[in-house]
Amino acid sequence: MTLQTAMESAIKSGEKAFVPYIMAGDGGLSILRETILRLQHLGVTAIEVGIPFTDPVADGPTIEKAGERALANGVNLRNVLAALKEFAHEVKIPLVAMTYLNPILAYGAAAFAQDAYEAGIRGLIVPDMPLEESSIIHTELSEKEISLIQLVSLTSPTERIAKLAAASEGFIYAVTVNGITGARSVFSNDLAPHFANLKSYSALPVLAGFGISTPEQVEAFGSFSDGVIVGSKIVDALAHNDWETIESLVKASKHAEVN
Ligand SMILES: O=P(O)(O)OC[C@@H](O)[C@@H](O)c1c[nH]c2ccccc12
Repeated sequence: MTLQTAMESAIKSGEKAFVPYIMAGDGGLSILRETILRLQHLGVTAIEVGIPFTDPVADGPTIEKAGERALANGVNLRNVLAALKEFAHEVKIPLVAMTYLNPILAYGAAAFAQDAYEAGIRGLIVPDMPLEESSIIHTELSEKEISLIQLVSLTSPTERIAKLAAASEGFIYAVTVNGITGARSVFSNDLAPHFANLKSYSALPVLAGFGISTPEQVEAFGSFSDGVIVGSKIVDALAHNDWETIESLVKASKHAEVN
């Protein structure tokens, strides 16, 4: 099943998509299986798996620190993919890898696509790779049906939005704030028209991400998007073994008003 199909069937069943982001190797790679299976059991649509990186330019303090802890545990792209592969047969939902470009190029695009596929990766986010450069890895990804997801920012001019929306695969990642990842309490109040505009450029699901950290925000964003991605709040809750918080966020996506 492709990422787009999985997202669409989750949304069609009358719910909004909910995609938690986790930092692979925060707490050690040995807990990765349990974390992923437990999130799957809660009913999440997909899981964004972050690969720790030494220079995470898009990341705010919560994710940056989780990355540092994972790096201190000796975690890298290769051992994350190897760890995922061991229990891939138990994972029924798509995984989306979030990694910067350098580790992929060092791995080799074809070898990466092969190993990522075997690890259950069906989508990829590469925040430091502009659309214009995606040909360096796109063919290899397509051969394995790994969707390359594009991020659309609030400040993208109309022409750029149209281009990114047309090129995106799996879903469109609509970044809801200007700046880096991390929980926020205030959002711009003209996000609804921005999302409506995005939907007009593509038939793909549009997911909102960046800054979302409460059940109320999950519901609010669900009212004008196809679902949400929650990173920093999940990373923080996992670090404190606070599954109650995680459950309340997932539940909110099931209440979100369906448009
Ligand atoms: O942490 P937040 O504010 O909830 O935002 C999601 C985000 O963490 C996750 O999708 C992500 C983590 N690192 C990234 C880098 C680029 C784009 C997206 C991401």
